[in-house]
Amino acid sequence: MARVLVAGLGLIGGSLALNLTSHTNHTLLGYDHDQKTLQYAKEKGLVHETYTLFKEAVQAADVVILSCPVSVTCQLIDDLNQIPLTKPVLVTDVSSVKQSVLKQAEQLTNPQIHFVGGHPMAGSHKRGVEAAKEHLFENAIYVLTKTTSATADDITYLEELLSSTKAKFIELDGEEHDEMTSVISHFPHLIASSLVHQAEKWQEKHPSIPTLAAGGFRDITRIASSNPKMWQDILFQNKNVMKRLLKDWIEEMKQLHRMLASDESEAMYHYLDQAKRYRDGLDRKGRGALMSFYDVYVDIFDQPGALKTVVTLLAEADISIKNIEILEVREGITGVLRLSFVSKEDQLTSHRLLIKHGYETMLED
Ligand SMILES: NC(=O)C1=CN([C@@H]2O[C@H](COP(=O)(O)OP(=O)(O)OC[C@H]3O[C@@H](n4cnc5c(N)ncnc54)[C@H](O)[C@@H]3O)[C@@H](O)[C@H]2O)C=CC1
Ligand SMILES: O=C(O)C(=O)Cc1ccc(O)cc1
Repeated sequence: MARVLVAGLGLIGGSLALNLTSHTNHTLLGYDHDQKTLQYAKEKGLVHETYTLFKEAVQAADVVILSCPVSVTCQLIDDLNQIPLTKPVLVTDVSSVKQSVLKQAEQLTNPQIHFVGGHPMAGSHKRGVEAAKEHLFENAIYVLTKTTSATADDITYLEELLSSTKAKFIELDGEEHDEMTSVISHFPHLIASSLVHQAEKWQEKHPSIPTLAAGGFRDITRIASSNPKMWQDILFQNKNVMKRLLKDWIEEMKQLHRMLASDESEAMYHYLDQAKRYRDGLDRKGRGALMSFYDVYVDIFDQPGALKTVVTLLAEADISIKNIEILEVREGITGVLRLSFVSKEDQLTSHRLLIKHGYETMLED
């Protein structure tokens, strides 16, 4: 059994620690600069031992999972070099950006340290240890990245160690990772925030904007509600790719402006149609960037118990719902519930069951 140190017991570190204490016999060690976080993690059983000094924590561990903000993780990797170690230690991280972390890891001269970059690609808008969830990474893509200090066995060992998370491991190099995550995660974050700013500006002229901000706007700006400190760090750590994407985006916006200004309605149709086709294709199974789900949309009335009835129906049929989202329910008006399942079979069975009970449903194929 290994002694696993989680350095940074927030949403991601806390979730990994909770998963490992719940499903394995490893001894979990926790380090954080926040005393209350350490205390909470110990009291709630996320970790078995807590440490207030990084050096002591690392010396007591076989495996170290660095789960702090990206810039802090880079600093901790640098600190690792000054820590005398008498046995090998496998170090990994969870950072949303990989190249800056790997650059730091490649400068490690401590021969006892084997470093494998990591990024579990699931999260939420919440932060802190209290938001930790044991099942956060179930079915999520978990990127692993080799460095010169790591062997193929280190990667296999790490995958086995983290297998209870039920994440899906893939290997990428740092550049591939940062470009892809910029396109599907970091850049959309910036755009979501900018759309929110635009709405706020227009609210000066139209105070009812928040009342009108329904389905589409809420869908596309959901991620703007995430932890701004974390995203500030991610955007700057991945600055070079972000600048490239921003430049391309500005050119594309200019192109759209031209289409409107010169009444190129046909060109605009093709732009929208091509986007629709690509977006529809993304939801085909196995192609989702983060997770693949099989969705069923159910029309429900906004009345007490409406959600419970649907959930109970499926629970009684032993069908596990992976995600539930209410897309739009306003007082007294029907609204749409999106239920996500991990298998096609669960999707079809749920669809049939709901129709049998009089619900209007739609399948996303
Ligand atoms: N939140 C998300 O959705 C995801 C985040 N990540 C990555 O996970 C990492 C952590 O993010 P979260 O868990 O969301 O953040 P968080 O804010 O919930 O947790 C960060 C933890 O690090 C601790 N910490 C901060 N500075 C420290 C320092 N100098 N020394 C010791 N401890 C320190 C904080 O007290 C906190 O407990 C980031 O690198 C982020 O890029 C990866 C996947 C998803
Ligand atoms: O909630 C969402 O849509 C996310 O995008 C969560 C997320 C945030 C940061 C990551 O590095 C990976 C996943």
